[in-house]
Amino acid sequence: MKDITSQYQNADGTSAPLNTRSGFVAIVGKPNVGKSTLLNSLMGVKIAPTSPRPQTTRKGVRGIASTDETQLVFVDTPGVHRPKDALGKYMNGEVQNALSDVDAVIWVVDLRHPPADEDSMVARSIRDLRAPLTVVGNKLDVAKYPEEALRLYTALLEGRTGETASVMLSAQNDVTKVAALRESLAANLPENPFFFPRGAASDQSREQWAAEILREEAMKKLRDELPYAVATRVTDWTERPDGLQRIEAEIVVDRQSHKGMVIGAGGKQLGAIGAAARKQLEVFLNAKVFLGVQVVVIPGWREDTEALRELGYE
Ligand SMILES: Nc1nc2c(ncn2[C@@H]2O[C@H](COP(=O)(O)OP(=O)(O)OP(=O)(O)O)[C@@H](O)[C@H]2O)c(=O)[nH]1
Repeated sequence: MKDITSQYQNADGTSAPLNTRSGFVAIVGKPNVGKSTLLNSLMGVKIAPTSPRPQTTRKGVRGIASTDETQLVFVDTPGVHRPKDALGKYMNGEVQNALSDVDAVIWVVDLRHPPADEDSMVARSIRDLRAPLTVVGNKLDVAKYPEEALRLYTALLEGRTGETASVMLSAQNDVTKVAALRESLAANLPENPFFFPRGAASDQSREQWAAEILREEAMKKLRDELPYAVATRVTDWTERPDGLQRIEAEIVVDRQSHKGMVIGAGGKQLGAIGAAARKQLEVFLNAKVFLGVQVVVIPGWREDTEALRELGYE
């Protein structure tokens, strides 16, 4: 995930002030310990349904928390949010793969109970990761012996060499402690340009999100040629059984003459825009992507309320 930083400026097209920190954070833990609740609290708003709606990004990003200088990108870990097959996934190492790429890991445990087998499995899957790990002892508000419980959980990490911290809190109620956790995570992120525009949320559909990535790439490449911003939309998204994501998208211009500029001589410009967008999508979706991009002319789309609505500008 990290290698794209060398190729990109900030996602909003501005160049990166060198003091920004940005990175990917995974929240793991057995079912029902409060992962979604913690994510919602970390975000400060309710954004993560316990089971994501089908149109939201299934793999990839669950939430983004940005300040002026930092951007925490909370990512999904296959298996971790699906109670039923979670155990199998931990066992076969898929989780491990997904986690090998992140900049920080949060392990949520339930302080009301001592560790169970599932907790030991989670512990095994994260013990050897190099990324800094924070053990969050959750449900402090209703735990009888929180310190003892936390000690038993951290003991499962014995032998771990990576940086490890722990905190006890109530993801539901401890606004201050959750804020402190967010700040400490952000402060420890690597120095990176932002991966997403500052205002990006995570409750947009995956289609809107992908269209936005395409639009940013188009704007970067067309900045000197086109006198105005283009619009983009995803018209079709199919996931093939082999995992390939087939995405059809459009770049919308309002004059025939602009269409040529976007396409470029021999289709070169459009090819470069598509390739750059595809690369980003592949990194974030962690899957092979086919991205087909058409340029369409909608005369006067910027004045046309109907067209604007259709393009997602309301
Ligand atoms: N008392 C108390 N309950 C909490 C706290 N945090 C979460 N819960 C409750 O614990 C239950 C599980 O919370 P979730 O956030 O859905 O847990 P999860 O780990 O995301 O669950 P899965 O999606 O099944 O993996 C819910 O009923 C929450 O309301 C807390 O700090 N205190």
